[in-house]
Amino acid sequence: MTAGPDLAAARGLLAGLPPSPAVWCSGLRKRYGRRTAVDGVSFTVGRGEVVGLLGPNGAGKTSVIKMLLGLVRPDAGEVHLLGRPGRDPQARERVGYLPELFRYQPWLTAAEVLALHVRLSGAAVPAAEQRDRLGLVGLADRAGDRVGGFSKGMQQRLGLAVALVARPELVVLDEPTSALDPLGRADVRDVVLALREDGVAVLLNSHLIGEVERVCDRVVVLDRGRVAAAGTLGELLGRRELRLRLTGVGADAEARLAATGRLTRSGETWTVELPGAEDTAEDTADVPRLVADLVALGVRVHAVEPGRITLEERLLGILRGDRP
Ligand SMILES: Nc1ncnc2c1ncn2[C@@H]1O[C@H](COP(=O)(O)OP(=O)(O)OP(=O)(O)O)[C@@H](O)[C@H]1O
Repeated sequence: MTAGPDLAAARGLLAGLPPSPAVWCSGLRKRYGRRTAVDGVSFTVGRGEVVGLLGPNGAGKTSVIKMLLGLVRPDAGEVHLLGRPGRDPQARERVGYLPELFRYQPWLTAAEVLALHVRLSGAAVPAAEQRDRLGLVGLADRAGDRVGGFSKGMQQRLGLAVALVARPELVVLDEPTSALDPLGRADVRDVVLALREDGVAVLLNSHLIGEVERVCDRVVVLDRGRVAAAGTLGELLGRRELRLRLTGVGADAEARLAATGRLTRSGETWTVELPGAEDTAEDTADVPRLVADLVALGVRVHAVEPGRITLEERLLGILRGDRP
């Protein structure tokens, strides 16, 4: 049967719409006995967006992730993954998941674990691509080794390869770097950034806030089962500032500083609020230009330092209930 003209027109209209978010959840709620673990959580993760899920121990992060993935049944609320209702198994076909706690069959080799998950996913991923995934997580030379003999960090790397192997459109990483050394953490960072480049959405639960700050476009902060704050890093951290210690500032130099952004002064320290909350290459290029102009105007530049509160400071403020 062919689609009638109305249906075809409707499909055409739908095709023109932006794709539905990778994750959409609304009003998620979960109680364990008398304890409310998750209490009305709603947020979205856009396609190709990297979103960090932050919050103290017991805030409900893992419970939210498990509800998103259908591993825990919510008491209330709705989930859509990649445009399908979360309870539809097809919704999960294009989702990669690295759980917080996991163990693979110790008698299998790393390559066999990957092959098993490819079969479970139903995706057709050639052996060469599976080997590439092991290479991506730094396990190329351990493909034939049994995972029973793997260190914790190596198991976590394998878990990441498993999450990525079936060409997911959404990857959910629950504490992906808890067992990794600093080099391994940097590798995961590169993997996440490469995923974003390929348009894959990532939901990242991590206590390593510096890591979240480096890779995430947006952050959702959970506290006692609720969303305590959510927004882009720019929205959460506020405007960036530049603090300069200067002497010999004449009227021209002051005008040059004022042209860069809102200016305040305390003795020799001048603070300029930089326009645009996000870091961009253009922004950073502005600073050397400003310094060069000031020097040309006869100013002596003693110190230049960027100023913005860190995500860690902001997170502590949110959890203490400070106003932004
Ligand atoms: N299966 C369960 N049975 C009973 N209580 C549970 C269960 N799973 C989670 N909880 C409770 O729900 C709350 C949220 O736990 P959850 O694991 O989601 O927190 P989290 O933010 O991921 O914590 P962490 O950062 O420590 O991993 C906690 O009070 C926890 O004790």
